[in-house]
Amino acid sequence: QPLAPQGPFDAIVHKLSDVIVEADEIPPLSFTLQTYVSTHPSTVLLDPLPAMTRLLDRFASYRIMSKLHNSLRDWRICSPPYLEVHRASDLPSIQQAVMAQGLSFPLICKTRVAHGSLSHEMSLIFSAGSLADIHPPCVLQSFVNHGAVLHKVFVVGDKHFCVERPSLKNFPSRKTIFFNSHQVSKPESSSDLTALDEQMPCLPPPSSQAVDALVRELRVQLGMALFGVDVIINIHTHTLTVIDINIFPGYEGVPQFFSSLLNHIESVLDKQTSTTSSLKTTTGGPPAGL
Ligand SMILES: Nc1ncnc2c1ncn2[C@@H]1O[C@H](COP(=O)(O)OP(=O)(O)OP(=O)(O)O)[C@@H](O)[C@H]1O
Ligand SMILES: O=P(O)(O)O[C@H]1[C@H](OP(=O)(O)O)[C@@H](OP(=O)(O)O)[C@@H](O)[C@@H](O)[C@@H]1OP(=O)(O)O
Ligand SMILES: [Mg+2]
Repeated sequence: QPLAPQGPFDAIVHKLSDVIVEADEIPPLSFTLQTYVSTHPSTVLLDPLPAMTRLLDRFASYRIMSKLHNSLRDWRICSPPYLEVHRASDLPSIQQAVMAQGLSFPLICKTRVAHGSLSHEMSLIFSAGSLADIHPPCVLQSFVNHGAVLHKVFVVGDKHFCVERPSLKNFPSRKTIFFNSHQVSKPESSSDLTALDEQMPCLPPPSSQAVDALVRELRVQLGMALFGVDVIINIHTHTLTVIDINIFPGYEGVPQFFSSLLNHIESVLDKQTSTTSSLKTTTGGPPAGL
């Protein structure tokens, strides 16, 4: 359906990540939406398409993650070392690149495309010889032992919420493990890949001030307000480690999600109204007759 006859819209909240990744329409829905917003500049798009589209590519989002340790140095926040593998090449070249990048085994192999059904197929690789199992384009990220607890930080505007989820446990060296991330870190996930033995000490949750600082920084870096950050705590160093960023996640386990979303929409629209009226004051408003 064309958008214009359905409007006017003050704001459009969208979750187009899957649609963009799996687009087979001409013109794609994202194009229709962007065209509408360009011709209706007072309509607010949550979140902006260019910012969101950038995060569909793990090469782009992991570069943003890798800069966090600089901007958030005071909080000892980091992300695991990783390597971008752009195309299939011979095993020795991949092994050499892994060594040169200083990556340590095991490595998690994730598809370059960050969203959509195929993007959750991953593998855990334990040795240089098993690098033959990867399917580029992909990222290879060092596995960080974290006691099998994932902290999902869900951001809605200027609020955020932390939810604990199961996560991959530490494995002794073995053959490559192929898994789907949704088997592992959904609220209902129950898997041998996450079941810890009882001697594993519990780690404290991430410091709330550090998470506040992380979210503040990412809002600016991403230019987005509806996103999720996946965080683990390194079992040896207790460092808060960012492993993934998600566009408009499911917010499962966040009871205040809907009211927070409404507050966010209201505050964006208030800002929009005050910008428009101050523009009218400074420019004297539209010329008479228009
Ligand atoms: N570097 C890492 N070290 C340790 N565990 C990791 C690492 N990266 C990912 N994992 C584990 O793998 C799971 C899936 O990783 P990731 O969040 O990147 O996948 P995803 O498909 O993008 O998932 P989602 O979209 O639900 O966030 C994590 O929840 C965590 O259990
Ligand atoms: O909502 P969708 O079905 O699109 O799935 C998204 C899923 O939300 P859900 O909770 O609603 O399943 C998110 O999980 P949480 O971080 O919130 O746990 C996260 O996995 C996204 O990456 C998924 O988007 P996809 O990568 O598949 O495009
Ligand atoms: Mg993700």
